[in-house]
Amino acid sequence: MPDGCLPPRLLNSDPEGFAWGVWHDRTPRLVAGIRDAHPYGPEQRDALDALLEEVASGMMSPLPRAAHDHDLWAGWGRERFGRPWAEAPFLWSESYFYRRLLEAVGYFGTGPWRGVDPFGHLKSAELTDPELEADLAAPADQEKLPAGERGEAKLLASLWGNRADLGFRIGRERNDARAEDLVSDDRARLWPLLGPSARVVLVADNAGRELLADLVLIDHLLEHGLAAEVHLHLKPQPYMVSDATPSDLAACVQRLASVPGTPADIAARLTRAAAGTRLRVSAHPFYCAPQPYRDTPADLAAEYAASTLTLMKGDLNYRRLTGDRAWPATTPFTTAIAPFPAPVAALRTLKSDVLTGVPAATLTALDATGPAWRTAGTHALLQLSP
Ligand SMILES: O=P(O)(O)OC[C@H]1O[C@](O)(CO)[C@@H](O)[C@@H]1O
Repeated sequence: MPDGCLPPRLLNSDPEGFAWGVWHDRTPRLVAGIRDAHPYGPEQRDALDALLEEVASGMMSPLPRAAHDHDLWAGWGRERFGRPWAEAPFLWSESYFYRRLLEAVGYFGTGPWRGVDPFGHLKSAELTDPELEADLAAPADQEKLPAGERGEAKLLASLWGNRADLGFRIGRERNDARAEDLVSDDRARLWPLLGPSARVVLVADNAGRELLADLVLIDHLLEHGLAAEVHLHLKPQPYMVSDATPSDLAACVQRLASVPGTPADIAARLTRAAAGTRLRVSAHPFYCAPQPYRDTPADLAAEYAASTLTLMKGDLNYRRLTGDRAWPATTPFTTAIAPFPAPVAALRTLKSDVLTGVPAATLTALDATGPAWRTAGTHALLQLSP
């Protein structure tokens, strides 16, 4: 679909929109939490306060001249800098906020906070949370299922693992009690794509629980003749609170390895696979860029094109696939996403406004329950294109 025919982008300025709560409620809480959790000096504290103030009521300013990626963002932000945050598209400005947050805490600087993940305390708390024991026990339970059901169980665990998102939990209680509903489900079309020579890309989303379930799924694909190789794509730097970086992958594999039995066996197999060519890990800079997949750079597009299937995890990837635009929710997923060079499946729990590919009858029934189902993470989808 040509650019001019696309529906409008979702903006920060809509008081009814999901973005409104992100900027007015979640962001101040997030920044306060980061301030409280670190022995930052006045420089980092002042910079965090200034960022919050700018976001709340000010004009968007560019990165400092000395930033390594100043020029890159200056190009991307040409039409945005000097204008109010409130007027910006949600997708673009949220990405830029996380880049600015790293700047504020000196992540790329030359001081003591260089390379220190400002969300690290949340991620490590999740890996040591006693509640994680149940997730670590799941792989052994899944192995007890009939052979034909194991893959399905692991795919669903990876999909629902997306609900366990640290940023999303800020300001909310976890609510595991709600029924787990798939509003759109292409699972039956996904499995036939896989096989002994398949090359699968898994674009990860969150560290901790979700990544753990993703790793169990990857191990299953490699061990059961469903993929010859899996390419695991991670974020190159801390992003959107809990998004998985290579350090988070290392921590997750170590956590698996610390539990004797099935989890430790999975960790050992994945470590061996990564040492060879069957599991490849990468962290392309585009994964922290403010653009939709419509603007995928050529090298990454070539990787997708060379794969049998790309699994895109999570809400943010869904927003980037669909351009974070106001699509009527019945629009077919394939129509809404940018032309993608090979089969792609979105595995997402619904945590923001954009939505496509939902049958009209499902929409009517769920909308009758109120608007929360669209953004509360209680519902999910698995959509495949083409
Ligand atoms: O981790 P996920 O599934 O991408 O979800 C994170 C969601 O939370 C938010 O960060 C909330 O702002 C959204 O941008 C994003 O859609």
